[in-house]
Amino acid sequence: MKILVINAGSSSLKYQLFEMDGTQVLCSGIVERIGLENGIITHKTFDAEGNATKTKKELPIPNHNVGLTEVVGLLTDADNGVIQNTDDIQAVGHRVVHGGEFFSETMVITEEVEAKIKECFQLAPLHNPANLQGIEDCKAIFTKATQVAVFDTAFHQTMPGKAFRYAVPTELYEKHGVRVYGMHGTSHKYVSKAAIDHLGLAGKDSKIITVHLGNGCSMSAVRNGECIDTSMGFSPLDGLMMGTRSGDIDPAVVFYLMDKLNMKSEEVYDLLNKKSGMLGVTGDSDMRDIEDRFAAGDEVAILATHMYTYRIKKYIGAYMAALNGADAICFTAGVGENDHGIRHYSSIELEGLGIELDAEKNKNLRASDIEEISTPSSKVKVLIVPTNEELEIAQQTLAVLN
Ligand SMILES: Nc1ncnc2c1ncn2[C@@H]1O[C@H](COP(=O)(O)OP(=O)(O)O)[C@@H](O)[C@H]1O
Ligand SMILES: CC(=O)OP(=O)(O)O
Ligand SMILES: [Mg+2]
Repeated sequence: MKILVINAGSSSLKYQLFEMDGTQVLCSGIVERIGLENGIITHKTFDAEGNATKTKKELPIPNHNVGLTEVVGLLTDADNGVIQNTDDIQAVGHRVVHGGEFFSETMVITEEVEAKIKECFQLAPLHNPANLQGIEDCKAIFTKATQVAVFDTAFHQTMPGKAFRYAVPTELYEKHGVRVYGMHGTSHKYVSKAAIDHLGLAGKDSKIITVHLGNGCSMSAVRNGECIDTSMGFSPLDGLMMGTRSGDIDPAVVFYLMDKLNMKSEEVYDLLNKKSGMLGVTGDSDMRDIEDRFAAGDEVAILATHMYTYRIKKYIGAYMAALNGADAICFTAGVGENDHGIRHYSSIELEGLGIELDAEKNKNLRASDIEEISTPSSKVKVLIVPTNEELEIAQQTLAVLN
């Protein structure tokens, strides 16, 4: 069975096509810079041995619909395509960031499901509208396929009330859904499961801390495979410092900006979502640029790196308290898998908590699979666990179809 996975972000669209009789990847790719002048599509096809052939295309991609049409062109291309026509796809699995309290599991998409995704627009304005657009487009293109939604928030629905409630009047929760939801759940689930298997803890009491560091960043405390706490909150703005998002901030700052600087609520929202985080402090949002500046001794980049990693350390401490210890801390996603400097400053000087990083291993290991980067005597293992949200979505899509 061929399952296409679509991960529509605010300015990008990632995709993978799986032959799910096993879990063979037929092709994968990313459409970037949607809405800007110079869009980029990077497309990879794989042969049966997993060898990749890469093609790159630069063109304006004004919206997700144009992006998806380009992807369909690549999938069905007469010379290099991986399917003959769009009817070959039996299911499309969509990443949907916010499912509110409506969804704790993967759903076949119906009109009712779409209406609920729409109700969550305000909770994730950068993500949910793009996710729904992707669903609409795929319904029109892949007319024979079952459309399935996999929610970022679903994995976090196991959190207890003491973790997901805010200390605001109860009515705001009961009538307006004001609570912690958490995001990146598909990644936290995949990574914690992979770590549990790697450590031989399946079926045993296990305590895992997952650290997802991409453009958006979040951490989760996972007890026996279930999420008990997470750092993103009502929306993807909360918690860790990110590429362009502030993460945790005193809400009084919002009112100060509105009252003293006459900013409108949407301007403050934009400032905290798109102009803050690493970008706000350094002028750069891509960790590779900040890493280069750090290496050159740039004081601003050094400060920002310590701000970013100090907050990760504080969450490690908090989640070790929530879990009463930890078997492993798992770094994942673009930054977590690739940036040894960020991993270093996030996990050194934590010997008091039983965490001993092996600095050489951390620096030298390239993770294409799970790698241990703690010392043999470290009570808490430190791992690099490459995430695979698309595979997790494909597996969950297959499971609901069966
Ligand atoms: N080799 C690398 N070293 C440091 N950072 C990297 C490297 N490769 C990617 N990144 C970082 O990963 C981020 C993107 O991660 P990713 O998980 O793809 O994010 P998202 O899914 O949120 O778009 C980029 O912003 C970049 O800073
Ligand atoms: C929820 C979220 O922040 O997603 P991303 O990291 O893809 O922006
Ligand atoms: Mg991501």
